[in-house]
Amino acid sequence: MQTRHLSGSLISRKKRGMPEIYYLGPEGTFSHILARKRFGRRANLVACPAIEAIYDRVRENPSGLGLVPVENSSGGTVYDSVDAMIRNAGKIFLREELSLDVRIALLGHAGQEVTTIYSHFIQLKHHAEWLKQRYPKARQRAVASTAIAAQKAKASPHAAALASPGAAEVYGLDVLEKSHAGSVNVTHFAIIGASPAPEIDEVRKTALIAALPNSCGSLHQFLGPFARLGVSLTRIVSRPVPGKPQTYVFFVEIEGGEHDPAAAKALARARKLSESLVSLGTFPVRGRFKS
Ligand SMILES: O=C(O)C(=O)C[C@]1(C(=O)O)C=C[C@@H](O)C=C1
Repeated sequence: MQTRHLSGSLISRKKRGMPEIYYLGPEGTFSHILARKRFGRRANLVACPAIEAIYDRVRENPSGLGLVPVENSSGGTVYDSVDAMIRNAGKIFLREELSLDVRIALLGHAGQEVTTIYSHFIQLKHHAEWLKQRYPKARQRAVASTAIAAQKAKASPHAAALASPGAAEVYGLDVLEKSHAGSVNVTHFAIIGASPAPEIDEVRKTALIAALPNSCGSLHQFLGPFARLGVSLTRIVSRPVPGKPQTYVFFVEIEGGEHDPAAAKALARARKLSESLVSLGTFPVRGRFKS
């Protein structure tokens, strides 16, 4: 007992000097799996209860980094993340893009009928057709993460969770079956920090938050300089401005660095057409990991 306590405190003392890496917890989420793969098992990983909390922690602790999901190949945009980027524009920067092949299983209680299936909404969406075929009568419930889904499934004998197969061991569940939902299931994540990524000589993107005037053709005009200067857009997400009906702000990603000659020219012209244009920085596009 004493040894375990001692080594435990030694580990935490050692970790105290390491930057904190915030991720969507609890243990066993895909965010947790990716954080361990990217930063190593010994990294100082800190679970957060919601995506918003990851942004808060990074703002409060500028030496820390956050890992946030941005988009899933079938579930689409993770709006909690994009909205937090918009709210924190100028204070939070994107430092890296990563992606994860998401491997899912249905976890539950072997031999029991499944009447409720929990998961993160992204995975319920990805598995919509499969669930309709395999569990047409089960109720579907969206929760904050796939690991919370596993906890919910643990609490009820007729509940199950779409989660990582590894979460079965963490939460004491059985793997009822592996998902055969078919199509590719990839989630793109961003590493965020309180300062921009250092200059790098790699494949890069730049992220922007653009508020445009509420007038005819403003988006069309904003996109013009990028098209004319050959700067490719890789993502554009439109979000309503809270409290201002039918007014939108855009999360935009372009290929290349913001100081590359063509991008810099396009940005200068697009800025003149915007109410505000804030850069979330230039960041490298890093490898695809397997869960
Ligand atoms: O719930 C999890 O396991 C997460 O890490 C979050 C999240 C997401 O928000 O997109 C990440 C990857 C999976 O696609 C499902 C959910």
